[in-house]
Amino acid sequence: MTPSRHRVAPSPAPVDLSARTAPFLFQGPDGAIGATGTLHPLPRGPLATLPDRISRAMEGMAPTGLIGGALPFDRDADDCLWMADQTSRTPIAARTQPEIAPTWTVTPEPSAEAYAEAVQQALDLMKNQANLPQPLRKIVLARTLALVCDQVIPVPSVLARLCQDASVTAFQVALPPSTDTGPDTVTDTATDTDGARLLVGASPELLVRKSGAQILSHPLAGSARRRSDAAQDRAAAQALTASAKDLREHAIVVEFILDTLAPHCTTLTAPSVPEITSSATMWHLGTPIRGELRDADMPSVQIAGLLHPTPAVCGSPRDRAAQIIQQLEPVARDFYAGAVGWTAANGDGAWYVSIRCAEIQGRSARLYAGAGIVPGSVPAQEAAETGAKFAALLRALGLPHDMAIPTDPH
Ligand SMILES: C=C(O[C@H]1C=CC=C(C(=O)O)[C@@H]1O)C(=O)O
Repeated sequence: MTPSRHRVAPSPAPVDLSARTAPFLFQGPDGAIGATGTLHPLPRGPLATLPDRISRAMEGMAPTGLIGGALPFDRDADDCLWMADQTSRTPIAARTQPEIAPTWTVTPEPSAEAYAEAVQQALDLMKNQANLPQPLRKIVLARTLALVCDQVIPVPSVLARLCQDASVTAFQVALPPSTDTGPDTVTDTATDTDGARLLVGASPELLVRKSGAQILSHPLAGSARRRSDAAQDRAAAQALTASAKDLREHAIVVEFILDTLAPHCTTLTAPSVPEITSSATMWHLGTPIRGELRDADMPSVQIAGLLHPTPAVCGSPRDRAAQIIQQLEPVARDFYAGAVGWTAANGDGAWYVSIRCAEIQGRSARLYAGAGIVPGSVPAQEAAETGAKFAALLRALGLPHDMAIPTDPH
């Protein structure tokens, strides 16, 4: 992560965004929530300035208002938050994909093989540093798929398809224009009038939900691909609950969240053994962590900022893991593996880990998927796991859900 820059930009002017670029929309187990009415982008800044910017924004906020948006992976990079004076609970409309079958080019960046090599490098680093006073225990490494379509990507249909899985929270957040669009970002101004850059996804992972003084975090770590055959699917879940490697990978996240929340809570509890949870495409180990806040007025986005990024997406110790991620991953994470969510005028709200997502602009999409690496991880298996984690987005885009899973050489 870069050295901190404590700056707060002047308040930008209100904007009138079209329905296609709704600044933020969420739909999942918490219901549907989005913003309507007059919208203001919040002054952007790094996490260090978030409490100050949020308390200033909330001073002038309508009781019906909502703050929502995205925090980037890098704690020192600028976030992207919006404030609206009205909250919408309208569910995301069911839509179907247009009849015409689009043509796609799909480029893995890095390739699955190069990703597996990076996993091996991460394992070597952990081995070499095993005797340090604070050894590296976990590094979450991600890879991406760069997609270009011959038509503008129909984001409303993609989002509607993501909503079909009721166990995840489908989301869309409008992002600021990219500073590094790169040669493979293709927009089509003839048909895509706003050329908006959107983060679209379906997160299975609750970073924090706050209601009054009560908070719940539900970290996930430890994964297995769902199978179409019922017996194989059950076996995959059973193997996951018994996997020592996955249980260790999971425990590091729970420990971090308990340590981070403890100073802010009067009570904090978590079961000692994780539960098995699932989305339509993946099994995960998950632990519900419940707490009661000392300061019931702390806004939910601020709690998200305390926790983010957990070792479910970064590693342990956090700053060293983040540095290694920057060295080993060829593509910047930007808003992948950050947090997306909303905070109401009374501070309540819900923030999700921004995984199982893509950045979409015009005819281009970049999909991201990562996996937690701990001693005992097998590089080829981690490449396969990340391949499986692309499934939800690939399916929503109308592509074969398993196209990014490398074929087993054995
Ligand atoms: C980093 C991702 O998943 C995290 C969440 C659940 C399980 C994970 C795992 O088993 O590695 C990851 O920690 C991702 O989907 O990109």
